[in-house]
Amino acid sequence: MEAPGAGQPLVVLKDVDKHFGDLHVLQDINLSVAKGEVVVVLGPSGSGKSTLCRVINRLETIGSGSITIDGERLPEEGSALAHLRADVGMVFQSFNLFAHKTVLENVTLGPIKVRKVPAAQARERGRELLTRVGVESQADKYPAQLSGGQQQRVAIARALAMDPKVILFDEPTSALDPEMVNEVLDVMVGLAGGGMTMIVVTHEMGFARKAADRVVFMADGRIVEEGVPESFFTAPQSTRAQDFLSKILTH
Ligand SMILES: Nc1ncnc2c1ncn2[C@@H]1O[C@H](COP(=O)(O)OP(=O)(O)OP(=O)(O)O)[C@@H](O)[C@H]1O
Repeated sequence: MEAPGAGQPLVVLKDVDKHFGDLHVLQDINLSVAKGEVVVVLGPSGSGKSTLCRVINRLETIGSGSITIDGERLPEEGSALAHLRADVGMVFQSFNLFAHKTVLENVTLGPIKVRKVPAAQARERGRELLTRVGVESQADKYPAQLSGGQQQRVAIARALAMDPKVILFDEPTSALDPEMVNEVLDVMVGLAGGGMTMIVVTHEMGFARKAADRVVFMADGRIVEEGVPESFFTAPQSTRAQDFLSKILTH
């Protein structure tokens, strides 16, 4: 299904640079993600993939360059930042649910506080989203009572509840037991098929092949190569990508 405005640039990074002390963690990043596009970011450990997600959500500042979301430049701080951040959902490796809130409260808190949605309406929508990700029966439990796969699906419902323009996923299945990985990936494949704009850092090559419109390969803080999954996986152009794929695709 094509979302309205599909194909228009939504997340645009121009000449983005960032250092952590002496470490040049992002170098000359130029990336434009279109509405409805699913971009999978691959690369060796330490190549800057998480940092890329974190600067898009302003969890980290950039040194130079610019980042725009739907044409709006990311503000430094204040209510404008809270507003813009609400448009950029984030799903973390470690779920990051509110431990002392129920599952339903986790999903309704943002819409009520940030989007000013009336509580009853937020709860109704929250239950719909929990149904969509298959955890509606857990609505009144606390996160610690759920499996990792269930918690991550709640985290996805929580992100969706804000009606974000884009969702960033930072290794969403890396902390899960193997048998729970697919239940989360299935939800993500469904979102991708439904037209959600997604930037996904993952080591799940099956997901990349199945759901990505484009693969972006990073090494040493740079985008070294990008392309459609079929060509990236079968005929990577750079030696860095060839090395990376030969290491991970041999088993
Ligand atoms: N807050 C920080 N302060 C200092 N260095 C950091 C910080 N966050 C990340 N780094 C360093 O920046 C580099 C890139 O880290 P990043 O987490 O973005 O890589 P990554 O590609 O996501 O790696 P992984 O696949 O292992 O998660 C690493 O060398 C990391 O140690």
